[in-house]
Amino acid sequence: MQEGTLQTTQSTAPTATQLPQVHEQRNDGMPLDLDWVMAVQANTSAIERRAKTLPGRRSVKKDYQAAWLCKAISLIDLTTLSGDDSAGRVRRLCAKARQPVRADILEQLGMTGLTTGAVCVYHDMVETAVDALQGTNIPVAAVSTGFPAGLSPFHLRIAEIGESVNAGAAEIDIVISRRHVLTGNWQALYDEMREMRDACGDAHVKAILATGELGTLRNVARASLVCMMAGADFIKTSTGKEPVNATLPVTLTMIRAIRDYQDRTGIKVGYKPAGGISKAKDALVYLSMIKDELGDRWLQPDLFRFGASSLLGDIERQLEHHVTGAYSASWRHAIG
Ligand SMILES: O=C[C@H](O)COP(=O)(O)O
Repeated sequence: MQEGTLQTTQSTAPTATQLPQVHEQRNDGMPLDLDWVMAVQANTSAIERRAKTLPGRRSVKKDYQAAWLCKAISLIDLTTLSGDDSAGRVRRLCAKARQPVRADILEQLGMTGLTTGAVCVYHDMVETAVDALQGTNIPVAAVSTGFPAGLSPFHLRIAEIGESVNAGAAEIDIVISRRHVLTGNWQALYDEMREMRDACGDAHVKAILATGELGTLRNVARASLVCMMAGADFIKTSTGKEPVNATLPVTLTMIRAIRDYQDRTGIKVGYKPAGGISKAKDALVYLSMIKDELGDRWLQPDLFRFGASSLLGDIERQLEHHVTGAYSASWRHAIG
């Protein structure tokens, strides 16, 4: 293997049962430290320059690529968030989460027990998804708090979290009030996040920053930090509904905030890029960036997820090509 490639510890794809089952201490947060927040800067041109070099820096081939693509699958929050979602579509999505790749392809890869990291749906679909995933360890994530704009009355946003937890959601993806970031009202953002985290109870909370609506990378960095101080288990880029969703510069900014938070507190917070990640090759760039900036520990589902509705289809297509040498039409890899 050439130097500078993504490496696995094995020459073939690791099986899901070989993945370490580790559980990090949960992020309980800390008091809002405004001095720290205001000291945070983001050098936009340096971040953008570095982000531009990332796609060409590393490449993985053959078995290594297949192993990394299987890893990517295990990190997907397989998502449907459409106005026309139905119980049937959600059941099909859950069947795909249980068996993300055709059995004969997995057999040829020597891979067993592979599932997606979670299934992510609107509140109304939580019970259907929980039912369809019975007998697995695949958690159901619910988008919440007036997703995607987050502008419904605050007490209703908090109540929505409780409803989804009661319906069986183990993970709650909340949306923050962008205006608190845009007006620099860090105390309001902290208080809102804290209350939402408390409403989640034992369910883990992902804070969606909607970075495409935050104006600057400095705002992204500060909002990331404030949400972590308020107890976010994950910080997530986007709802998938903003005009600009997950990007590499935003990812660099957010994962460096995660690294700083760990340096200062010893606590690891997860990262979820979401929206517009639909190609296997893009997923590999994200994984390589996480490996470089945060290290291998973050390449586990308790600390990293892709929020994606169609990425799995392209990965399955690449894996089929790896095994058979032929590309199939993308319509053969429908998700929901
Ligand atoms: O959180 C997940 C996103 O809504 C999915 O976005 P996508 O449909 O662009 O993959």
